[in-house]
Amino acid sequence: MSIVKGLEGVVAAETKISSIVDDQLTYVGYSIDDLAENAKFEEVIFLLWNKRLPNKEELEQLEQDLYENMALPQGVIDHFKSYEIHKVHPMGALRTAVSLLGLYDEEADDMSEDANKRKAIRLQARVASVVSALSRIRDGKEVVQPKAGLSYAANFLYMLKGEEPNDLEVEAINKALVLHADHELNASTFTLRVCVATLSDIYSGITAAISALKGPLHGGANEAVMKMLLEIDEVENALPYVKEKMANKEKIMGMGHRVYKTGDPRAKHLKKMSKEITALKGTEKWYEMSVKIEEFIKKEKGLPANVDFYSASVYHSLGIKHDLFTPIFAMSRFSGWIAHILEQYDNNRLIRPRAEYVGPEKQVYTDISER
Ligand SMILES: CC(=O)SCCNC(=O)CCNC(=O)[C@H](O)C(C)(C)COP(=O)(O)OP(=O)(O)OC[C@H]1O[C@@H](n2cnc3c(N)ncnc32)[C@H](O)[C@@H]1OP(=O)(O)O
Ligand SMILES: O=C([O-])CC(=O)C(=O)O
Repeated sequence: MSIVKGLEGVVAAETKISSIVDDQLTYVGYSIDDLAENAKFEEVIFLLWNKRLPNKEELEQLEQDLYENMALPQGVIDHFKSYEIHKVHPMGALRTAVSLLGLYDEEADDMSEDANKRKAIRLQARVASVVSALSRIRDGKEVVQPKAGLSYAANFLYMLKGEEPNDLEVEAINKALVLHADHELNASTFTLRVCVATLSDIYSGITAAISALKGPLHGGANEAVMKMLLEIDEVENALPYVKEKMANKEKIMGMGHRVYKTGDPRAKHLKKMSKEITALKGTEKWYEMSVKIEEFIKKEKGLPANVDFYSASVYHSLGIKHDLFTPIFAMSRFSGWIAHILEQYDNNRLIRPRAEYVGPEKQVYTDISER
């Protein structure tokens, strides 16, 4: 048996959802650049789930369905109030909340296509409410109900902050949601496919995926980037800081990627947004620091900035708490995860690779009194 460590380069599934070729990302054949500039996140959800863009009526119907399904079961709100939520990481709270939502869903184990489509809407709608509710509850604030007529991005910010966001704030979150929606067979999507290929349910799959996204080598990197920027604090400290990290063989968060070698096509959109929003909010130093780090690491190690790098300064400048950065990534990625679950069910085979045993052999059992 030959082992490919980290499964690098191994092709383990066929997909019609997204593709990375020559460092270009497409969703169902549409360039991420086109979508980031023009699309509403709701259009991307429809695209990933139906493999075509919606017409006006279909989009309005999806928006209405999402809005109508945003309210959380009271049991989930009560659950958030039942433990010291301010002491746990929101990704842990989100992971448990999704599992709990499954217990409130009478169709959780109904594997029919129609039931799965209804659950898809419920999950996508409710993740925005879960992230905003857990944030408000830990801050001792009332949970805010969604508002009719607001887009998904605007409603998330409205439920999070309790006031309607301005156009630039909505544009920033909408763009981030579009850019994070899907990414071929990344670690969390692979985890989810392994899970649902046993014919386990959609809630189990998403719970598994959240668990994988949480780690700092994957979705958790956006929060780690902000932690690094805060440690650096001033633009002139950026290069001495990263030089020291590299001398200690430590990784620079938000840099590098398993698949992209020349650049992550999503990063430039977030970089542009970071420049714009930090200028507007008077937080330019986070953008300037990020540019210095990006240029240095590219020159020294040839590593590109990934999607998590500039999202940090964007979210920070929107006044979002740093431990909500990865839950926001998850909120967007729900759309891609759900598409992958439905695709896996459509053409399923159990995923079960092999491992090469390298431990001791021919051991002889001895009685416990002799050990
Ligand atoms: C949404 C996402 O999940 S995007 C990725 C988010 N993760 C991060 O930003 C964390 C930082 N980046 C990394 O840890 C890596 O680049 C990963 C996990 C993204 C990809 O990892 P892999 O493809 O397994 O690359 P691996 O970790 O083996 O690194 C290969 C080489 O590049 C170096 N390298 C990779 N990333 C970095 C980095 N961020 N900083 C410094 N060096 C790095 C490694 O030290 C290694 O160098 P060596 O060959 O001299 O030992
Ligand atoms: O594809 C990957 O390995 C990680 C990534 O960028 C993502 O999930 O968006």
